[in-house]
Amino acid sequence: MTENVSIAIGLVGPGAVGRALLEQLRVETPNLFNKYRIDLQVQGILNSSQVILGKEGQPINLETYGEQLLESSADASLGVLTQHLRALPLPHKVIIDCTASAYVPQFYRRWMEQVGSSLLPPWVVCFAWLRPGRGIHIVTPNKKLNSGPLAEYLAVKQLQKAGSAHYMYEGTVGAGLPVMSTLKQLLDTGDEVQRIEGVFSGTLSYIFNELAPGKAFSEVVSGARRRGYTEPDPRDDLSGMDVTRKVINLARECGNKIELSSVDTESLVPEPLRKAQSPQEFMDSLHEYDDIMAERVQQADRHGEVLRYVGSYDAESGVCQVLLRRFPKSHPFANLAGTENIISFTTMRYSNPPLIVRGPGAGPAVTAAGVFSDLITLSRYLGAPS
Ligand SMILES: NC(=O)C1=CN([C@@H]2O[C@H](COP(=O)(O)OP(=O)(O)OC[C@H]3O[C@@H](n4cnc5c(N)ncnc54)[C@H](OP(=O)(O)O)[C@@H]3O)[C@@H](O)[C@H]2O)C=CC1
Ligand SMILES: N[C@@H](CC=O)C(=O)O
Repeated sequence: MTENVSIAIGLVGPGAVGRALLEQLRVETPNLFNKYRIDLQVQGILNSSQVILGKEGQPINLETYGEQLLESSADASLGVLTQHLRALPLPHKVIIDCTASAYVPQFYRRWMEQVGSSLLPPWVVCFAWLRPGRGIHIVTPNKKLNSGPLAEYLAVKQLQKAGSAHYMYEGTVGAGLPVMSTLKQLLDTGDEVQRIEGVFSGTLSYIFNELAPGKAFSEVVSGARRRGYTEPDPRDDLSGMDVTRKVINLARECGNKIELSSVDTESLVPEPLRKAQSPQEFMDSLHEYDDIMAERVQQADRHGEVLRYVGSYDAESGVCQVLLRRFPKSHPFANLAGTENIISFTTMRYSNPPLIVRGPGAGPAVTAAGVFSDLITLSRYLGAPS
């Protein structure tokens, strides 16, 4: 008889992606339990000012968490959530970071560390019953750790390698598309990556797929925002920072010790709007700069070409670039629709043609599904059957 794999979940960031994930969990948790004995229990939900915690060991009701969160007056902090998870008598704990915050990832290392590992002398840990408890696993679509300061990234990867806790981040590139897992499989089976190139932003893919002579750039950007494709601040997309973070993430996964500042990135945010106080102020003024983009679209069109915002990593030179480039209308990058991402891996085994991953690469439902699939993979690492 298979044993249950019970996992306590703390969700940080019930925003667009977090809410979609909670809905998917609400529907699928009973099925996962019946099929695989995977017992997923949401025990804490935290946004930037409120928290709700499971009472008396019972998971949170995912039909009513929204109202509970609104009514909550508890002290909301990452510390409160962590303490609650650590105190639960469940064997496995995971924090799902669905924020875009750079602050939350500063805690990953602390969460992943084995409790008590620094307090015990090394000879003690050879007694199994005195071994320190496993750390809290992390699952996230947040790119800030993987593209943040290199030392912090390497420290977290080291904890992951040492088996302290799992760290999973499929949703950071291509939302729900199997991009990180494909790269990892290529590398783990001994392939050699030569070049990774593609359209990595669902938002910018949508914008340049929609933009044609006669259409206003600012209106197309507003449409992307309304549909939930953009980052909370659309300048993170238009500045190229979001794509740069994805490219860094891929380059680092290949072993390149690159920092964000070394990437050659072309920003699409007009210079005067870079300092706009709020995302709304930025959106309200963007139309003043529509002509600049219209001119570039028309120029490309006159040559039978289109504009595509492309990120690339060249393994031999180590160079990462993120630029708005022109492509003939017959090029695969020119033939995308909606928020499609296309990522091409040129490797020793896949060189002509390269290995392509393609599909919708932004939006709450697909991103949440990427996070959810990490959670299921985590359950399997922890003993659930496949
Ligand atoms: N949307 C998409 O298509 C994709 C998104 N992603 C990534 O998914 C993540 C979430 O994106 P999305 O859902 O769109 O973002 P949202 O802005 O909709 O949600 C962000 C959530 O994080 C919460 N939050 C922010 N800071 C903190 C904090 N310090 N402590 C606790 N909670 C905090 C916010 O709470 P509050 O509302 O109270 O401020 C909100 O609930 C991002 O990292 C994004 O890059 C990845 C791939 C695709
Ligand atoms: N804003 C991002 C969301 C996913 O990372 C995008 O458009 O790709």
